[in-house]
Order: sequence, then C-alpha cells, then structure tokens
Amino acid sequence: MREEMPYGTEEGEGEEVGFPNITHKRLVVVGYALTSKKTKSFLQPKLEGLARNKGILFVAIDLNRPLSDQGPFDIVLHKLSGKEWRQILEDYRQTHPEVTVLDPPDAIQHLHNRQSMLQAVADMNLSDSYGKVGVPRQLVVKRDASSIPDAVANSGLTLPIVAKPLVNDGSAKSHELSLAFDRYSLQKLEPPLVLQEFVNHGGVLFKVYIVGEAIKVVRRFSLPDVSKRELSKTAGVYRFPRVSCAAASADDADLDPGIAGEFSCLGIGFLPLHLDKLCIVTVFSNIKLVFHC
Ligand SMILES: Nc1ncnc2c1ncn2[C@@H]1O[C@H](COP(=O)(O)OP(=O)(O)OP(=O)(O)O)[C@@H](O)[C@H]1O
Ligand SMILES: O=P(O)(O)O[C@H]1[C@H](O)[C@H](O)[C@H](OP(=O)(O)O)[C@@H](OP(=O)(O)O)[C@@H]1O
Repeated sequence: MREEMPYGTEEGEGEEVGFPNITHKRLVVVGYALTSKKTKSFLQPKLEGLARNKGILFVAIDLNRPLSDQGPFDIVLHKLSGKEWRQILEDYRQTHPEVTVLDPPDAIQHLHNRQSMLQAVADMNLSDSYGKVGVPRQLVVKRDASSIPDAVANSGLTLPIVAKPLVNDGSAKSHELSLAFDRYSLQKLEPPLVLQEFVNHGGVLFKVYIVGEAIKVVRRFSLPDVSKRELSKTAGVYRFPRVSCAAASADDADLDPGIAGEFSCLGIGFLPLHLDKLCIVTVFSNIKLVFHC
C-alpha cells in the first residue's frame, strides 16, 4: 500500500505535484489505459483540474512496460479491448487486490456485444407507475448477409430496422449504424450485426450517466420518427451519423406530448465521455434510453 504522503511533493520526486490548498492527505493515483482518441476526448483540462482539486492524479499507463512495474496505483481506469489486455488486467488484479480496476473485464464483457448488453435490461422487466423499461425487438445475424431478408421475415421484426455492428468495442466501425426501410436492402450490410426494430420516440432520447450513486440524465436529439406513410414511400438502407452525441443537446427541447411512459433502452456503454460532470472514482456506465408511447 502507498504510504501517507503530503500533497504537493512526492517522495523521490523533486518537483511540486501542484495540489493547491491540500496538505497531509493521501494522493489518489489513477493509472489510465485508453486509446489516444479516448484520452483526448476524456482527459480534458476541466476533468484534470476537477481531479486535482480532489487530490486525484491521472497517470498514463505505458502499454510497452509490465503493468506491475508501474504505479503504484490506487485505481486503474481503462477502455481497451482484446484478449491480451484482458489477461494483463486479470493477472494484475491477482497480484494487486488492493487496486480498484475500472472496470473489471468480467463486469463489462457483456457490454462489448450489442446482443448481450441489453439482455440484463430485458431480464429486469422494469415497470412502475412512471412506465416500463424494455428493449427493442432485435435479431442477431452473424454471417451470410444474403440470408437476412428471410431471417427478418421469419423473426417478425417490423420495418424500419436499425442495423448495428454486433461488436461494441469503441472503434469508429462499432458506431457505424444504418437504417433500413425494406428487408431486401439489408443484404447489402456486413454481418455480424444486430438488427433492431426502429422505435418511434419523438426524436429525443435520454442518456443516463451513472457513476456510483451519482446519476446525470441529459436529453439528446435523436433520429426523427418514421411514419407509416414515409415507410411506404421509402426503400433502401442508409448509414447515419452519430446523431445523439454531446453536440446534439436537447435539454431545452420539449418532449412530443403524444408519447407516454414506456422506455426502450437502445444501448449501454461504459466509461462515458462526460465524466467531468460526475464524481470520478467509482464504477462508470452510461445508458441510452428513448421515451416512446
Ligand atoms: N432501436 C432504435 N430505434 C430508434 N432509434 C434508434 C434505435 N437504436 C438506435 N437509435 C438511434 O441511433 C442512435 C445511436 O444508437 P446507439 O446508441 O445504439 O449507437 P452508439 O453508436 O452506441 O451511439 P453513441 O453515438 O451514443 O455512442 C441513438 O442515439 C438513436 O438516435
Ligand atoms: O453522448 P456521449 O458523448 O456520452 O457519447 C459517447 C458514447 O456514449 C460512448 O461513451 C463513446 O465512447 P466509445 O463507445 O468508447 O466510442 C463516446 O465516444 P468518444 O470516442 O467520443 O469518447 C461518445 O462520445
């Protein structure tokens, strides 16, 4: 375990660590392993400043050196995928039980797959006086795109359909979604895929960020509803951009009065971007819900 160290100087390191107005408290050291893109979007000056004020220091993990030779860390924060990294983390957890790993690989494995990520939500069968939370009906297609039209017909899924890569590993490809207005166009897509029924939801969805006990809900613009008339007049499959990103804030938008108390959870992620607005030293997840009748 790390010794009690006064803020401001680390033993053996001559330079000031620079934590104003904090003395004789232990520094919490967070080792992070993220892609360069995620580091850029996640470790913004605002977050590092918030952390510094709370006596929390972020230190980049060198992926070219043994993890055990680095640190010592109080927390290891990561969003990398792959069997090798998972094994490194599992080995590290065995030799460093005192270190909190966010998130433990076995706790997030099911979120790397767009089929299993929603199973937990479906199994909860959440319902109360405010409404109920479900998941869109969906179908997994692992190979052979030519079989998709018949598979969709046999599954009873209704159009339009949102096609999503089955793997959700944070790569740009894992966010390449398409909207199909007819079954036959689906054979142009590249399995493995999850095919989800499109849920009309008034063009606004909720993103729910949960970090330990802290919960933040934001409204985001989403895909507009598709009417039966539009569906009858439209054919083809169309790739669409990341419509509900941070820039698409709909916090001031009114919800469509025609929709009422039924929520569909479209997807679940972890280690969301908006960490700087929430306490930053517990479990991370972000859940996207749409609100529809
Ligand atoms: N079944 C659905 N019905 C209606 N709209 C959907 C559905 N699934 C996804 N969408 C729309 O597509 C957007 C992206 O969906 P999803 O969150 O599953 O993908 P993502 O790539 O993880 O998104 P993000 O860009 O938030 O990381 C949603 O914000 C919503 O606008
Ligand atoms: O609406 P936000 O900005 O929270 O959307 C996030 C999204 O929920 C995921 O956290 C993405 O992370 P990955 O799944 O690892 O891609 C974020 O992408 P990022 O690459 O910009 O961090 C989205 O911003």
